[in-house]
Amino acid sequence: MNSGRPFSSVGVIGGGAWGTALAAVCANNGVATTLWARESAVINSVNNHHENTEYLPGVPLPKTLNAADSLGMAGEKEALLFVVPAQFARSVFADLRAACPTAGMPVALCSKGIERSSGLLMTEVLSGVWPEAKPAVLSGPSFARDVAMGLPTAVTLACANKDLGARWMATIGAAHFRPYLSNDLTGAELGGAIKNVLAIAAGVVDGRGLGQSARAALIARGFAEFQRLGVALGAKKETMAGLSGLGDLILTASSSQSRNMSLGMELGKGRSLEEVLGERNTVSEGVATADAIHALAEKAGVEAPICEAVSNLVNGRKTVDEIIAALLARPFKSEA
Ligand SMILES: NC(=O)C1=CN([C@@H]2O[C@H](COP(=O)(O)OP(=O)(O)OC[C@H]3O[C@@H](n4cnc5c(N)ncnc54)[C@H](O)[C@@H]3O)[C@@H](O)[C@H]2O)C=CC1
Ligand SMILES: O=C(CO)COP(=O)(O)O
Repeated sequence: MNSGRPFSSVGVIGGGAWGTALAAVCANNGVATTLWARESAVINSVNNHHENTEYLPGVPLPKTLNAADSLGMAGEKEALLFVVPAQFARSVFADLRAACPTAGMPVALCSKGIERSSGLLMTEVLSGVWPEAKPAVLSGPSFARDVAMGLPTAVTLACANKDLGARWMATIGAAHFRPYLSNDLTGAELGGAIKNVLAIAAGVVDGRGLGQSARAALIARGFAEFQRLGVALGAKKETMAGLSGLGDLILTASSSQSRNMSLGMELGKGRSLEEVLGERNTVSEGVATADAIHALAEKAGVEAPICEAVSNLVNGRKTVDEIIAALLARPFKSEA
């Protein structure tokens, strides 16, 4: 594969944990990097203390990384990484379009969710709102803290254009952060979105004390559901089995470090969604994405009982016990 020329400057849109970790990777690669954040506390702590005390406390950030609250800086950059939670993406894309007069701005989409109101993937929302942008998708098993601490991780970088993909790889790739190139944007996006829903279900299993065998069964049957749905919606099977699919499902559905899994654990213990969300300032994308996936599966005529169960649970249509009883009462069938 041709090695690409890194972008000389990037804007990272979204100052949560993941945007901060990705910005640190780019800045450590010598790329002039600005992190756009909404909260003044984030901007102050990144600029004055080289730490994001709100979303990634205790992790030192490169001194060359700076933060800003104006999207005006985006138009001065060669490329953007987009790391705003999916339910807020549409309006930020519109602001970015206004701030970036140059046609063909490369935008790497790093959020993992589907817009609930429309059922659209992030690439679809982007092409509707900002059709001149050139999308890539970055997704895979990678907790922000692990990446920011320099622990080894590998992700999928999906881009329709090989040369642009190579530029992204050179910009974000590092010895400890290994991107693998793909041209399947839909597959990379779907994997990252669906695994969050399944991680909530895995958390419920743990929180309810159903045992590790049950969790393994849920992950394996969840993966079957994941592949059926992914392929029906246009993903390649090998992408669903790769880093951004199975890789991220394994990580997120087996670690309490995941916000989605830990949220599921609390629901499994019988706590209400409102109570659990009220205690957090972090995002759990699977909550909104569950409805979107359930609707997409119904429309495509694909059986997705676990995603449907999570949608029923987070919307209060069924209790944990009703859901477990219904899943266990499903008729026996062949595995494929
Ligand atoms: N944290 C992680 O380890 C990883 C996160 N991701 C994805 O990255 C995306 C961002 O997640 P995190 O950085 O973890 O967020 P976070 O949970 O650390 O922080 C929440 C973020 O949401 C933003 N936000 C809240 N309300 C908003 C609004 N009305 N408009 C715009 N932004 C708003 C906050 O400013 C903050 O940046 C999500 O899609 C997540 O699934 C992907 C890979 C790893
Ligand atoms: O996407 C992630 C790891 O790959 C992070 O998952 P959570 O959002 O559930 O913490």
